[in-house]
Amino acid sequence: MNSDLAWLKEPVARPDENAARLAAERQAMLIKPPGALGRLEALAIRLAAWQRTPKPTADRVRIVVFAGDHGVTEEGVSAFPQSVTAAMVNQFARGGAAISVLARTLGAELEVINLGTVEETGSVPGVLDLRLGLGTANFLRGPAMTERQLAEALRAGRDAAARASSAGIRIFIGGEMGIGNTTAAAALGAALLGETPEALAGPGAGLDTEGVRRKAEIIRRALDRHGSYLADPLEVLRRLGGFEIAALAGAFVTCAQRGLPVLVDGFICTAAALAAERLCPRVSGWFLYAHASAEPGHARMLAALDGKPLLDLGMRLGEGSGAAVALPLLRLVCTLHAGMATFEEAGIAGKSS
Ligand SMILES: Cc1cc2ncn([C@H]3O[C@H](COP(=O)(O)O)[C@@H](O)[C@H]3O)c2cc1C
Ligand SMILES: O=C(O)c1cccnc1
Repeated sequence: MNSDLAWLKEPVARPDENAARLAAERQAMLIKPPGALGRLEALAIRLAAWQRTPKPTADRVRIVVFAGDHGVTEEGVSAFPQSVTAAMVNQFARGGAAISVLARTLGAELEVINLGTVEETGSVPGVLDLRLGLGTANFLRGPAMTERQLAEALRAGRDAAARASSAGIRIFIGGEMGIGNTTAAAALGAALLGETPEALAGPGAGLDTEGVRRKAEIIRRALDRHGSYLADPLEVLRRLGGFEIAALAGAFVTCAQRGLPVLVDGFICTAAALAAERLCPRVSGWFLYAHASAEPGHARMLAALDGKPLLDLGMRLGEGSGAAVALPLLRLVCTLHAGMATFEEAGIAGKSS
């Protein structure tokens, strides 16, 4: 492995089992029938282990949206033109995008990083410009990224996660913007899972049935073209991924190495989570899956990660929006866990037997 990438092999943090035990003991003492809060109870215990405290919180949250364009859009794989990527980056900063509204409403920090749009966003205040090129290359013709671009995209993610961890952030949310990136994510998923392109390709931002069929065909040709190189997950990411997907994978690995829990968004973020797990086994022990995307291939990737989404709202937006929508649930998990009275405090008789 290239020495620039050695950090990918650093050890994954271990959750604090003692904090988990204390949180489980507290859950058993709260004034409710044991188990009556269902999955919320296990979530409180997991958050306790991750945050190394019997009373976890979900107050300080940072959403980092990575953006990049995709050369494969020239194959007609998206219902929208490539120029939408840069236009949306502007909107993230100006406050009009879904994720901007969600971040504002939730009091979450929003960081926007442009890793390579075809169109300029350099003058937009609030967007970190780290462009590695004018989008990736069309992966039907060659690798999407050079080795250097892959290393820099992974590192951009690593640095963003390290900044969040150093700033005392308690939960990390990754988001993405990149017209064509459901094609890249589906190709990644197919290559990493050994699934057919048809099982992973879906409408994305709005393809019709014929469009989905063509998208699967493009992915099939790409898998054939890159062939045996796809046995190596790093090569899968370099050949089929995107700048924003690689950055997400890098961020997720770093979060796990630093002990910062990740609330994973939909289809594209889950593809990045799967790539992260293949690059650095066991990082997924730090991931929670926010929602079941309407993109049909999502379920297969979740199954491979043994992930059970918190919500199922038919969302298919990306940007980190599904994770943001799930955040209030985690906040309620924490406030219930910390704020409810125990049987002893309330003077209520506990379970008889
Ligand atoms: C206006 C608009 C805003 C978006 N925000 C996220 N996406 C989402 O759609 C894109 C992926 O879909 P596909 O692979 O089909 O192009 C990504 O940018 C994703 O974040 C958007 C898409 C559009 C059109
Ligand atoms: O679930 C997602 O992340 C998604 C689905 C469709 C389009 N963009 C994003």
